Amino acid sequence: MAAEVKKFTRKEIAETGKPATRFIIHNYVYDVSKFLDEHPGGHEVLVDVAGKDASENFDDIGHSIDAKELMKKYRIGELVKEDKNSLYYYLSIIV
Ligand code: HEM
Repeated sequence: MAAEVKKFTRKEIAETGKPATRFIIHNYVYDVSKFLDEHPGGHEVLVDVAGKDASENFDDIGHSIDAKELMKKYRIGELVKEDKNSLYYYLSIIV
């Protein structure tokens, strides 16, 4: 059986985003607390989006494939189905 993936609601992330620096990107939840000082874009931008859905912020930068690989290290779970953005949901099942 596949390992259980932890599920979060948007409300939970909004309430507990700080000080742990958790946010949502493309329906996945990340905790970048241990990445703040290493982020090439600086820690400030990450702290600013704590508790939020940072998908658009992340896409606007045009992050590299390497950055997308690196993200996996900080992924702690995903949103419950009801809270998923359907655009990213469909993309995740077709690509
Ligand atoms: C787990 C999430 C993230 C990871 C692993 C990550 C990783 C990286 C990496 C490796 C770079 C260097 C450039 C590249 O390879 O594309 C970068 C640059 C940058 N990132 Fe992130 N990033 C994350 C989230 C974010 C978020 C949420 C924002 C905005 C709110 C952001 C804003 C930036 C900015 C402004 C730069 C600098 C771009 C430049 O200097 O041209 N990043 N990030």
